[in-house]
Amino acid sequence: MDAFYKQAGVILNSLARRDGSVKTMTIGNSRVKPEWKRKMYALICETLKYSQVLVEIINKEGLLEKSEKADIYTLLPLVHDILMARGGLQHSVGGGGRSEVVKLVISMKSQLRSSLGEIMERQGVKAKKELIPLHLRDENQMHRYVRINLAKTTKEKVVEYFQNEGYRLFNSSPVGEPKPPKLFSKSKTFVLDSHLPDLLVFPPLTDLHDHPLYLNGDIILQDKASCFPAHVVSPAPNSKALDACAAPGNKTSHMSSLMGNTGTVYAFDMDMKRLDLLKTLTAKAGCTNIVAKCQNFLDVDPLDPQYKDVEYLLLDPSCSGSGIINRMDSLVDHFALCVGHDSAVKGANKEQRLENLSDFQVKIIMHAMKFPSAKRISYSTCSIHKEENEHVVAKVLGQQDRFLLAQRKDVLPGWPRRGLETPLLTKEQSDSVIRASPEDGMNGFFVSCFVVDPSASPIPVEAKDGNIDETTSIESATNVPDDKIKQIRGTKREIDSKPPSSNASKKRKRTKKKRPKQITA
Ligand SMILES: C[S@@+](CC[C@H](N)C(=O)[O-])C[C@H]1O[C@@H](n2cnc3c(N)ncnc32)[C@H](O)[C@@H]1O
Repeated sequence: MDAFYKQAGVILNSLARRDGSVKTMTIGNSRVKPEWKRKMYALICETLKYSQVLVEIINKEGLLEKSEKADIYTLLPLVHDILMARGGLQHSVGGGGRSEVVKLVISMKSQLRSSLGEIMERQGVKAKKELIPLHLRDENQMHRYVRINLAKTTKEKVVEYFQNEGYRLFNSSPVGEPKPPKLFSKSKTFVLDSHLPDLLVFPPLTDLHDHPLYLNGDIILQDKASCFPAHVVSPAPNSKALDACAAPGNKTSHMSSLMGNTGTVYAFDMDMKRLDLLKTLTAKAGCTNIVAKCQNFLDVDPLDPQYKDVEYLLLDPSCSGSGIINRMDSLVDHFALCVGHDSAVKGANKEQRLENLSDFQVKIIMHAMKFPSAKRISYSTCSIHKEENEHVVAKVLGQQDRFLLAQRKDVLPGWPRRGLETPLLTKEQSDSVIRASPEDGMNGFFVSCFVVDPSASPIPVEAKDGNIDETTSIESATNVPDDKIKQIRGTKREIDSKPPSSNASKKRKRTKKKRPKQITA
């Protein structure tokens, strides 16, 4: 028994130092005996959840002072089990006898219990699980979203399959509501998503990883927010689309699904391993219209004839990932704070990192805009920072004139959470981009959509052969050096540090033509 708890203490210590994840340190840890793994995983998770109150009890009872050999990490799992576990200490788990520490904790059982009772009384709670902070409770986990893979099946077939299995279909929430209805927290229930037609929503603890429809690729388990970009870019059947930073390919296969597996989706990623995963996952999803290439998107020549008809581009480049809610990470963060081991990234580092990411994100968008037939480009991140979202959009609007922001009515108009206000964008522009937040029951996310201005006058440029190409805009000619572009255009382009009064109004001055502020695709 002692060896089991000792090992739990070592794992907690490593977690506080952020040496790995809960799963890798328990289930995936070769030093944990196979027969202990599940128990170890459960003990660690539960200890993390209750860490605040356990630390308080250990301190109050002076356990650290009373035991010379034990540190906080060794004591925590023991105190957890003696107070919180239904069966108390796990005597049946083999491995060594009773050490001094175990004996001490057992001998102090009644004091520890009365300490717990006092805390519960002080906090006014009746059940122990109410001591777990709200955001770490099981029932507050995010909903499970199931995307129907239209490349292989239909919504009707999938709904019928679940109903035949005994799942009950509830009414969806009204369109203006970001969260599914409350009533549906019961197991074996689901609703049709009220914003995305190819999405089903299941209660938080539903696990469909072994479900036959998941195993055969008819459904994809994908967070709702991550399903927004493909809907926003909305590639037409039989068209040519491109996913610039595609792996592991959830959004690529989503575009393929919306195209009914017709046309072509070019999928780029510069990471070979991740691209291999994309190939495996999109093959499982039955997508036969995807051409996957291991290439830096910034090195792809937009004027290569094979991409001349690419109209839809989905850009989901690397970002800080600050919107991703990982419950296990939250548990560890909470635990590290409780044991006084906070290793948060310092402000200056963070700012520099965001600046680097934002520069890269702008480059990716500007490069996508060079594709001669591009007419609709979505840009998304799973970040909550303005620097990677609204500010990137503002910089791009300030650096070129060929693309405008699509209007709200063309960017999931029924989705209520829109962009954050910033002096760099007009109100209308902020309203035409979308955000998702953990408050909506999903990861933090941002999506914007650029559409080509149909009235942008074609600007003559030197094509590869040295002839003047009247049909290609200046931005599409990647072989034209930047200084040449400036010379031909006669304008100097800078990142706007001031709010663009309106992208379109700048353009009106140039073309002396009246046009709407934003363009409908
Ligand atoms: C946020 S992930 C994309 C997730 C993907 N869209 C999905 O939904 O499954 C960003 C990806 O961009 C790739 N990447 C980063 N820079 C790139 C570049 N310059 N060209 C191509 N891929 C790039 C990374 O390797 C990573 O796989």
